[in-house]
Parts: sequence; structure tokens; C-alpha cells
Amino acid sequence: MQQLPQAEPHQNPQDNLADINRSASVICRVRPLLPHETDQQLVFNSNPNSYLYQPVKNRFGDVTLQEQIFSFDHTFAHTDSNEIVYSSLEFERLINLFFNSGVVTCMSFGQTSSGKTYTTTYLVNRVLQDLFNLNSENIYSFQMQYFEIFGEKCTDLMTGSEIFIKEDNIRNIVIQNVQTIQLETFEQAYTCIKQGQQSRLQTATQRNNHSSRSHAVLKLMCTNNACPIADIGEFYIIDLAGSEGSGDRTEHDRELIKQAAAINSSLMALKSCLQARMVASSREGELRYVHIPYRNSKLTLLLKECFELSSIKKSHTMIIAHVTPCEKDVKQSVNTLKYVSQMKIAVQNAKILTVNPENPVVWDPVKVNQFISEASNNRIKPETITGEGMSGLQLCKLPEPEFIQRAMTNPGVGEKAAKHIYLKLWNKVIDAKMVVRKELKKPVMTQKDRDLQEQEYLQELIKRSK
Ligand SMILES: Nc1ncnc2c1ncn2[C@@H]1O[C@H](COP(=O)(O)OP(=O)(O)OP(=O)(O)O)[C@@H](O)[C@H]1O
Repeated sequence: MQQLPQAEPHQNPQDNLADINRSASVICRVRPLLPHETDQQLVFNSNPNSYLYQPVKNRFGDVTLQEQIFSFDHTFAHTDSNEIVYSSLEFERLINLFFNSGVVTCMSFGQTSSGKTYTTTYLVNRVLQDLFNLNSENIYSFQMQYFEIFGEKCTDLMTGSEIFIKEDNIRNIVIQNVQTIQLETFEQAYTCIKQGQQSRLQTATQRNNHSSRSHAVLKLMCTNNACPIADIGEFYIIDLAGSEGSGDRTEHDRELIKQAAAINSSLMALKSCLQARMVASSREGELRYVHIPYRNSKLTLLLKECFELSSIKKSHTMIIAHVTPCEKDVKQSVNTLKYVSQMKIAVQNAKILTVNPENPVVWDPVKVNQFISEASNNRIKPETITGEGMSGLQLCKLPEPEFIQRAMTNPGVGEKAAKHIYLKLWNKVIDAKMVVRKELKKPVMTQKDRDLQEQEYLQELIKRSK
């Protein structure tokens, strides 16, 4: 068979990585051949794109390698170590976003035995190390939740109890019955995670002696002790269960077939959301609003923020596509690369919403107090509801009975009046949502529009200088 061209030397991805705020990056990692795969041909090359060499037979029976190219923000060859992956992807920037109330999601995607757990385990340890190293002045406190999703069933990996992933009344995702662990040192966090990993659903399959049969989600949270009203930062590190092609399942028993079906169906839901997200991004104007079916699985419900066309939160989603270098896995590898590289196109066109000051969710404590005073004609003292101060998001998260009870501590304020103020707040939330919908339908600015705007701006400057 034809020789595979040599992998290009490792490159610095700095310029390739997408903007860290409100965006995403797509990465590809190829693992090396394993000792039992020495009879397999390496069919990958990488950097700066991923080239896949698909073996094809011509009519004379000769096998040649046909090149396919996929575009990623960064690719790692089979020779790159875990530390090269970690340092090249500039996790420090993601940690900074997390410290600044952002939502970071890093997920490993790919077929069974492609190296997802190998990469994720290392990333988790390095992120935890850096969290504590970068927090030497104890400005931040960290908490973690660690759970697995198997089909529609979610289990806390620390306690073994069933947990529930749901949407609350302001469409935030909440996880009920999960244990939140306060993290004090790297060593304690490391021990907790090791313990959780041992509880994860794993089975020996024909492709992997320790195949993960569930999606493992580590959710790290960060509170800013210097600024209690700052939103909590969230950092999700997700080791997805591997997809299995028919060739990977020939020796499966009943239980394994059931597991494979559950894995493949939730990955299918994830792929549908990625696809819908891409369609939405590639459209303009009225057609831009596309339904993203994130409620179709617990996994996609949890990842809702990653598919949002627009959000007021700063976020970054990193998807690491894992592939094996083997010739026999080409079909599955093409599938993985195709789906994940779509996300790059989607993200390039992501829309950043202008912050609507009328949206209670973005209010600062001063604006919150002003609203309570004005809406109640000064009958309610704001501090009776907000204590030492509350952001708008915190106010919206206050359960209705609690809000009413606090408001009624003011003389002369009855239940009806308290409820009225609560409804006024919620009307504002709903009005803000309608504005978002309208904004999404606005056409996205083309390069031509931007050039025109630039020209007008220059002319204006010239006029003023005269
Ligand atoms: N980059 C790498 N370098 C060396 N060995 C690797 C690398 N990536 C994976 N491996 C090895 O390949 C095997 C399969 O890896 P791993 O269990 O991480 O796959 P996986 O994608 O998580 O599989 P599954 O979806 O079945 O859980 C393991 O023995 C692992 O040590």
C-alpha cells in the first residue's frame, strides 16, 4: 500500500483558536496505534488541518489512499503527548473565563477506544492543579459535582444516588439531588475524583478492556469571595461514552447491546443539536431562528448553553474529536470528524447579543433596589428582599413564596401587593425574551455591510475634523 506522508511539526495554535469569550473551538486528536493494532495501517496525518487517508481499491485491485481534509482550530498527531495538548490549548485562558463568571465546557467526543478517557483524565488533573495554583490569594472558592448520564438516567458518582437534570422557571438548567463538594486543596479534589471514577459504569468490550458506558460529567463551580454578587463560574469537563459501529459490536451480549443502544441514541441527540446549530448559523434574517432539540436527551439538556444561538453569558465550548489511526475505523473516524468540524462553521457565525438593560437578569444590585422601590411606590424597603444586595439574576432565582414572604415583612404590604411586584419582575423577563427573539431574526452583518459602515465612520471623522 501507498506510504502515508509524514505528519507536519507541531504548531502553536494561538492564532487558530477562536475568541475565548462567547465562542467555541474544535480540536482533533489522533491516538497512536496500540500494541495489538500493529497489523493496522496508520491513516492519519495532521496539522494544521486533519487529513484522513481513506483506502480505496481501484478496478485492478490496487489499494491507494484518497485524501479527505477536515478543518479544525487545532489538531494533534499520534506523537503528541497529553501535556502538549494541555499547554497548546491554553487552558489558562479558559480558567480565567471561569474565574470571571463564564461557562466553560470541554467535551471529548469519538468512537470507542479512541482515547477520550485517556485525554480527559489528564485534563481534569491539570485543570485542578492550575485552579489552585492560580488562586494563591484565595480570592475564589471552588465546588464540584461529579455525575454520570446513562440514557435518561443520571447518577451521582460520589453518592450513588439518582439525580435529576431539569429546566427551572427562567430556563436555567438545574441539577437536583446532586452532592456539591467544597474543594479545599488539589490533593482533596484529586482523591474525590479518583473515587468517583471508580464508580463509573465501565465494561470490557471487544475494543476496550475498560470501555466507559456512560457520559461522565465533572462540573466545577467558582465563587468570587471578593465580589459576592458575581455570578458563579461553571467549568464542565465531559468524557462522553464512545460511539460503536456494527464492527465494534459483533461479540456483544444482551446487556452490552442495550448499553450501546443507549449510548448511540444520546450521541445522536447531541449530533442533531450540533447540526441544527450549524443550520441556524448559516442562515440569515427571518430563517435564522431554528429549533434546537436540546430537550431530546438529558445530555443535550445539560449542554443547552453550548447550543444557544445567543446568550448574555460569556462562554466557551471546546469539543475534542478523538479518532483512532486505524484503517479499519476510517468510516467511524470520518463520521466523528464530519460532525465535530461542523461546529467550527457554526461558531464563526455565532451572534453576540447586545445587553438589554431592561432585562432583570443583567441588573446590578443598585438597579434591583431601584426597581423594588419604584414598582412598590416606596412601600417595600429593597433590603427586606435583597438583604445585603442581590444581582438581578439572584433576584429572579428567588422562589416566588420566598419573595412574597420577604415583601410582606414591610408594614401594610399584603400578599396581593407582594405578588403584584413579583409579576411585574417576571413581565420584564418575558419582554426581554421577546426582544431576543426579534434580534435573532435580524440579518447578520455581511462583510460588505461592515466595509460600508467603516467608510461612513471615516467620512464622519473627516467631516468633524474640518
Ligand atoms: N494518546 C494516547 N497515547 C497512548 N495511549 C493511548 C492514547 N490514547 C488512548 N490510549 C490508550 O488507548 C486505549 C483506549 O483509550 P480510552 O479508554 O481512553 O478510550 P475511550 O475513547 O475512552 O474508549 P471508550 O469510549 O470505550 O470508553 C487505552 O488503553 C489507552 O491507554
